[in-house]
Amino acid sequence: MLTIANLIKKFQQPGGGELTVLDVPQFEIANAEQVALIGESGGGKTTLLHLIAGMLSATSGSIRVDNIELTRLSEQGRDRFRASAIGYVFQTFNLLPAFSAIENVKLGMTFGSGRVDPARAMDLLDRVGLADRAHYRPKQLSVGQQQRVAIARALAGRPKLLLADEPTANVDPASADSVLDLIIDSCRNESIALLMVTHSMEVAGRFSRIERLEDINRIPALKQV
Ligand SMILES: Nc1ncnc2c1ncn2[C@@H]1O[C@H](COP(=O)(O)OP(=O)(O)OP(=O)(O)O)[C@@H](O)[C@H]1O
Repeated sequence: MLTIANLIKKFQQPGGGELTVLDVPQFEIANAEQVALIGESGGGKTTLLHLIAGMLSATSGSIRVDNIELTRLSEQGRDRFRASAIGYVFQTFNLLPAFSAIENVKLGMTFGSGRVDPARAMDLLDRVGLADRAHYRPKQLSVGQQQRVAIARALAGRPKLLLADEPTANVDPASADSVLDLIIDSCRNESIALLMVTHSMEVAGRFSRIERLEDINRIPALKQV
């Protein structure tokens, strides 16, 4: 499902020069596999997720998702690929404030196939326990509820791979468990591969495969040059 080889990511530094953040010789995720990614702050976990989602371009190397070589695509091509194959759950949810819960979920569909399926949108909201909040705007929902809408939106386009960047970091502990269950169970039921960044060993403990970025990245967080 995901195959990374000899991936290098450098950033231009604000003060000039370049910073090499990632040098990943090899990293793979199988179809429907669930992986927790842990590692030191500033190590490059979010950068790796952004590269896999095609939100950033690699400096060199190969990233294949679902047999598509992302590094050969233009920015527009990567946007189209992301819409069709990737779901992304952010730490800060990224819901559109002017749209209701159901409209936010439908947006997840327009990004993908372009076809809106209102019945599936409502079914997804029902699955995340928010059918009765379909017409509420994000600010009228609790933080845990907002994250559940964001999960429904990420699943709306029927992705092959769900990327989740600390999805429970801003959610209270009681909601965190239900948010986590929802992501893990939804991916299992729909055979979606899952890569979740977390700082919590409790969250990572829910996964049968845990990867430390330090073990796959040759550039240590504190020595990025
Ligand atoms: N657009 C950018 N331009 C320059 N440097 C960047 C950019 N984005 C990230 N970096 C640098 O890349 C490194 C990795 O950042 P990243 O956000 O991927 O780390 P992380 O492992 O997700 O950290 P955390 O666990 O604290 O969220 C940091 O040193 C950061 O300053």
